[in-house]
Amino acid sequence: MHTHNYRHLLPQIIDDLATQGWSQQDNFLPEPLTHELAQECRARADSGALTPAGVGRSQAVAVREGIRGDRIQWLEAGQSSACDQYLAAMDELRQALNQALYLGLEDYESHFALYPPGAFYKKHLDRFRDDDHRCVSAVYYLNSDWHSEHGGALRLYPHDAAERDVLPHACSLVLFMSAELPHEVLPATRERLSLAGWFRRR
Ligand SMILES: O=C(O)CCC(=O)C(=O)O
Ligand SMILES: [Fe+2]
Repeated sequence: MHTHNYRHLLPQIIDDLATQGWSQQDNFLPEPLTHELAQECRARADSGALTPAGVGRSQAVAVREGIRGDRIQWLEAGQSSACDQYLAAMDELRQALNQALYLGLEDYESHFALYPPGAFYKKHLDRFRDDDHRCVSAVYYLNSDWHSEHGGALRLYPHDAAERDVLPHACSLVLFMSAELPHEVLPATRERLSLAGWFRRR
């Protein structure tokens, strides 16, 4: 296992979330593992396993390409070593957040996402009106050699600070409080791969 570079980042993540409600880490997991996750995302896309994402929960889910244009597939444990290493790291993060911030996070749900060129996700909150279980959002990016002219930034809208753009560079993790931080995905000129996930309370 080479998944240990995130451990020393946990105190900073906790401090960021407590003080500003979001955190950006540019080197969360090792590059080889991140590359494996990108390969897996692409393989799933090539086999047709990624399907257009919906908006809302359960029966209310509707596919609305005018709101979001990504294709997704939910992760399950035991599908691949790379996914399991990612899930193990996120579970350690979950426990660290619970110990330091008493959030009572009980599980983590996550999906691969692929935004084709030109796709976007309009400004939104991750906590749906009919589902208040999502507490902390986490997006891990899988894109090598991303440059600002490719677009595709995640734009965060903090209440008390200027908006902030995060490019979807491989190995970058962004975390934020799901109910509090509006955000959007800007269109890109190339395919944009990520793992989006949510720490949840019961
Ligand atoms: O991919 C991103 O940067 C954010 C995705 C997002 O906001 C979501 O899936 O809810
Ligand atoms: Fe979101």
